[in-house]
Amino acid sequence: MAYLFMLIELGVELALPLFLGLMINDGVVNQDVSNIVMWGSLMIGLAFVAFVAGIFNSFYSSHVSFAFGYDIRQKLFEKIQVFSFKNLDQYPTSALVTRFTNDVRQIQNTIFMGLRIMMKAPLVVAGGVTMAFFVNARLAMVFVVTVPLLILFLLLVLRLAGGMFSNVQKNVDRVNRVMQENLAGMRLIKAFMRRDHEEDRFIQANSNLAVSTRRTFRFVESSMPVLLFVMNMSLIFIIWFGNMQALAGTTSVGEVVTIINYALRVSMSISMFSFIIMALSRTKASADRMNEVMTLDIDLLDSEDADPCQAVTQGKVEIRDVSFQYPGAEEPVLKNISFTAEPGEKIAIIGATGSGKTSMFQLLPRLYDTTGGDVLIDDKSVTSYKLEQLREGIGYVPQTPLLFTGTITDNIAWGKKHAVMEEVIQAAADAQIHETIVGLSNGYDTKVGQKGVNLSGGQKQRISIARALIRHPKVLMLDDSTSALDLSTESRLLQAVKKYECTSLIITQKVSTARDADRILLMDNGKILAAGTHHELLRCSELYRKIVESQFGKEYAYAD
Ligand SMILES: Nc1ncnc2c1ncn2[C@@H]1O[C@H](COP(=O)(O)OP(=O)(O)OP(=O)(O)O)[C@@H](O)[C@H]1O
Repeated sequence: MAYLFMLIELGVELALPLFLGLMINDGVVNQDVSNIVMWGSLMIGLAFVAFVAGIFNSFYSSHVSFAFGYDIRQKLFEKIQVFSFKNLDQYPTSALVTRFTNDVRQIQNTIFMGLRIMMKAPLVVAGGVTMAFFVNARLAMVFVVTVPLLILFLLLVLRLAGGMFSNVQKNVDRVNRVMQENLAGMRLIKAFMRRDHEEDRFIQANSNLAVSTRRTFRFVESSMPVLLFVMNMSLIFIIWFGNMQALAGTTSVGEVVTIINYALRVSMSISMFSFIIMALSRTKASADRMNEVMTLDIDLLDSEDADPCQAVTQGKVEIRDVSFQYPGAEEPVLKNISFTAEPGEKIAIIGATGSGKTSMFQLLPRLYDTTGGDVLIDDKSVTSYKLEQLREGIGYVPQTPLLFTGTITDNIAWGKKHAVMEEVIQAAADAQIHETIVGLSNGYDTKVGQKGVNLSGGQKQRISIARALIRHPKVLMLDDSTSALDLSTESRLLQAVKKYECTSLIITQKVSTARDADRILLMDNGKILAAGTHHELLRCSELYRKIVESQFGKEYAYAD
């Protein structure tokens, strides 16, 4: 519809100079007022039709562009949802946010302008030149030289400007990144009094953006005088030779005025090209960035022979000779590690920071795939499960508890589709947070601020645990998730977890947490150095004894 109305506008625009010529030849030259009134009224009527068509064109163009923006945002969101961790590592959050906001808006605007002006401009040029030839071929010859010359020149500008605009978008990314890190880390910045430092960082990113934008716009704008010069020269040519032809009686004044009119319209459309180039180059940069995400290979998908009916039923976990190296990293973070956790067993994993504990955890729900060996759940490789089935059976509580905006109930129920209130309360009670929640003025309906700002670290940890428990997982993985809890709360929580009949894998730095586990794995530098009960490790592992000593003192380590 937008296109149709644009064609009506175009038709009027191309017809008007023709009628103007006729009015001059028949009406003005012959001083025939009724003829002037007739052509004049026709032209006013047509102008009104074009005006109405323009309004409808705007209406449909904006409808198309907004619908396109909606679709593309939706598609982008769906694509990011299936991103693997490796895919996510490739794109900083700020780069994805810029794609959702700036890039979509840029494409959206161009689609609007495309349907409104851009597609019309080349048609005005082609139509105007054709009509001019139709009216007076000799005078119209000037277009044969100027139009191809200008188009070649504009294509060159478009090519050069494309690279400059991608640079501008990259700088927008940088500004967004600094701003995002700042907003997220505002408390830390204040606590460390790093305002000046952060301001400098922002000024740097912001000025880079300003400089690159200014340079790019200047470059594109500098094409404008060239365009105007060439177009004005052709106008002078038409007036000069038109005048000579009119004096010689080989052409009429009306024809000369018609050709001048077409030349003006063609030159106006061509001068609009510099604006079009600017929009197209920017949009090309945005569209390329969007395509980059849309066509990105998802490297972690259901394997072809995954059994859709296979679910995690027992919770047996086996890590078999597993090695793992992060994509792009130089060294493996896990080196040939093996262990088995029988269903219902409680395994604690203890070790220095950076020893690979979290990395090992991420292999179970297939957040990453191993680079060697195999991870098995219920004696079947994790790759033989459908991702959804596999993750359904696992309750993973990450190291940093992440809560979403919404109520406490929303956050706990988030762990299980269609969870009812009784389940939410039960999970909260087992995670030892129920009492705290009912003590809040709005209880379970208390709103959780962004990322849980209105809750303490320990409260957030327990809500995250409740969110995992509500799934009744067969394998529960706690990644240092009880670090902020006092000893008695932590012990009650771990006691309550026992009734869930799941295999628990608990990463911890605290011997008090690990002590009661059926087995403790001691990790160091990507390897399992020793495995056994607390007492066994005290006897046979020098490193474990040192850890115990550092937390409970020498006497305890040796007396035990
Ligand atoms: N996404 C990543 N890309 C590249 N290297 C990573 C990535 N995540 C972690 N690493 C590296 O892997 C190593 C192990 O990290 P991991 O988080 O598994 O250790 P951890 O034992 O859980 O430590 P902590 O107790 O501090 O959480 C570290 O050297 C870390 O720098």
